[in-house]
Amino acid sequence: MLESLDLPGRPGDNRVVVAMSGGVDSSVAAGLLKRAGYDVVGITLQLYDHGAATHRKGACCAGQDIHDARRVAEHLDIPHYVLDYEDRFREAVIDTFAESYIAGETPVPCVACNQTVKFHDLLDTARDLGAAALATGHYVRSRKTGDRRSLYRPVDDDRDQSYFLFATTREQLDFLRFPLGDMTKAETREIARDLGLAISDKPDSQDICFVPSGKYSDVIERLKPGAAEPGDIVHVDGRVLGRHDGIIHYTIGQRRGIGVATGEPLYVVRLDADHGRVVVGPRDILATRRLALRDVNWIGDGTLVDLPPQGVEIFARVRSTRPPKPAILSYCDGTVVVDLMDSELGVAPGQACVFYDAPKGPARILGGGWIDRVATESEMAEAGMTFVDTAQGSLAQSR
Ligand SMILES: Nc1ncnc2c1ncn2[C@@H]1O[C@H](COP(=O)(O)OP(=O)(O)OP(=O)(O)O)[C@@H](O)[C@H]1O
Repeated sequence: MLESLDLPGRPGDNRVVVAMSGGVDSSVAAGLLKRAGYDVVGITLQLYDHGAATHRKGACCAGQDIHDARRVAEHLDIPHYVLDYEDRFREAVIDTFAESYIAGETPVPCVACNQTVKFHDLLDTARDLGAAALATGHYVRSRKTGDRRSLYRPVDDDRDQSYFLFATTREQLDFLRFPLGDMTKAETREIARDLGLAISDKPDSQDICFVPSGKYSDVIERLKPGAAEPGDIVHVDGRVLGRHDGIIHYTIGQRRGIGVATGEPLYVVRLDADHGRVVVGPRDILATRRLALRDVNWIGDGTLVDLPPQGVEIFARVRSTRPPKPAILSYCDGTVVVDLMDSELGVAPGQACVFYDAPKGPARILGGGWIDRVATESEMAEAGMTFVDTAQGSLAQSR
């Protein structure tokens, strides 16, 4: 069941640190590796305290997870350490999330957490402990191609976490292992029962761990009091339709709860943080065709600079819940642009755009970047198909 970790020597010669959240997935990852004979060490990061994050007294779910991880480690008879990463997590993940929301973006904090906390700090700790690899319970696969490892979507499409791992570097990939990539969640739970783990029926974790209620704006208001400033709700045609109590209460593509009544169905099409405005319009205004990305990570063959000037065909995923869709990726004068073959509705700056080499199945992840600016079909038509509003506006004109 467990894919070879592809480490030199016998399993017992290799120490593998497992990032243990206290959930089913990472507990099973630890159990499988222990059963295969590896020298397994479990580490749980204390990332946040629900009491502190939400100002609710005595609601420390993180404490329960740590307790669960400890019990699993005891049951598996492996050493287990709990490391306090609260300050690091607050600064690198929660604060950045709040600031991004206040700037009118729709951030993806799980990517930042993987990059800064799990695959950076924890990975360094694993190396310090003499480990040959760091394993997690993410549903994603990595395979060796040549002398490097590449990242692929997992067997279980419903659990695919590749979108959140696009920023993983080649060096990190070489050290990481994902023992669950070849399994379905149902199989994982079955193994958990087989291993006798007390958490085998524990419910799946929340969407974003530090937003237990799912209400992002509540967390942001508590972290950054006064961040929610009232402003105008403006139609794309310029009409002021009403007032809102802070752009953090809105997301691009939102239809319900906008708070203005007109004859036509209206959607949030832009969050203008500079002027404190929520811009609304009809659904077709949301159709996005071109994206400019920042902080792009490329883990396909070659380098970004080597891409042909006319670009390459990829499959782009513009939101974690959307499937990869055909697109052209091009690189010119330091700017990475993705042209979607078919428009996508409601693409939001701050989300990730992740590149795949196939639309489904065990596709390889070629990299991805953060969506910096978007151009809708109507904006492109108005601008004569040029992407005029980017930092490098000349890019589109020169294509
Ligand atoms: N607090 C933590 N300490 C150590 N590792 C963690 C922690 N939280 C998450 N991880 C690691 O990151 C992986 C993905 O985290 P995510 O929050 O997506 O959990 P998940 O898919 O629900 O997995 P699990 O069932 O293990 O909680 C986990 O499987 C685990 O290896």
